[in-house]
Amino acid sequence: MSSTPEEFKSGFACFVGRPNAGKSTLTNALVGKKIVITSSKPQTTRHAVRGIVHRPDAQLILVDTPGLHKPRTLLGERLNDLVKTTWAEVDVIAVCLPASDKIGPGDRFLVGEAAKVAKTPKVALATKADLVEPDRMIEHLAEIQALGEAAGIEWASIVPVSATSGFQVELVSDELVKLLPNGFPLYPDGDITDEPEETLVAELIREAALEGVRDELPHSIAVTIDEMNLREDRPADKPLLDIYANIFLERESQKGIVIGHKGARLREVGAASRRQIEALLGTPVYLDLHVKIAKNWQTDAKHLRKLGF
Ligand SMILES: Nc1nc2c(ncn2[C@@H]2O[C@H](COP(=O)(O)OP(=O)(O)OP(=O)(O)O)[C@@H](O)[C@H]2O)c(=O)[nH]1
Repeated sequence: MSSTPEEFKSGFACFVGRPNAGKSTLTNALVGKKIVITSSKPQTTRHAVRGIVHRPDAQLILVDTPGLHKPRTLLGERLNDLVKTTWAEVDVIAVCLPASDKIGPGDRFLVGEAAKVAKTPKVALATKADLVEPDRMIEHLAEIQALGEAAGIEWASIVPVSATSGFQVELVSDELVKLLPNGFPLYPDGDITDEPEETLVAELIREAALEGVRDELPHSIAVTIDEMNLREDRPADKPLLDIYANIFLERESQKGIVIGHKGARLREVGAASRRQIEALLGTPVYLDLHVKIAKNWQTDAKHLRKLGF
């Protein structure tokens, strides 16, 4: 039986935070499945992926945005625009401030920008709580309170959370849901994201390709999917999904890093991403990966369009 809007809440929340604050990991923890790539290299989230949390009393739609930062490229400018558009559209903004790091100028800038979206309620999340002792957490919570006051924000709540240990993940869900309007569910039961499967698959490949590469490479990697089809000559109980994908780099000189000696690294990337894709989609996968060059794609409007930005 579907609930009436009086007893059901539904709406959008977005995580705001400087790069590496733990936004993607928390989105995955709340949704209960890996739908957003995470990486120890900052600035890896490029899409406003929505994760959908289904609860008996609410549907919480999470929008994961890239970290706001000083733009250096056309891609950087587009990412910042995307962030601000998202903030203006959601019902609640959750600012992620990792307890493991001191609050810095980056956080102050970001909270100042969030304060400009005056009408939207804001929650502060002290992320990565597992990395600090209680004394440090108490200090961090006081700093968050002061940070809000300085920016003219009254936090609806301040919640310590660890996405990796699960500590207070439910409480974060409760606090966000409290701030949603009453309404019918916006997505069918069971849907966990409205990103097309192809985008999720491309992101998983990009994540695998990012593992262990040199610092300058992450921003240079883009992944596109040429084809994604169930193989036709297979019996229904033994499906196989064929995926043909491209890893785009900016320069010829980067190819060796991604491909490795005699293709060893590329094979690792293929095996790792195939496992992740199979876990996500629940179907055995044949993955064909090609490495290509799109010269200086981050600063070239035509390439950006072609790569989906
Ligand atoms: N110990 C610990 N590590 C965490 C936690 N949450 C995230 N991390 C790690 O912190 C790093 C960054 O996490 P992400 O979730 O990718 O951060 P993000 O804010 O989405 O980063 P961008 O995409 O750069 O904006 C990863 O290595 C995570 O594994 C946590 O609760 N505890």
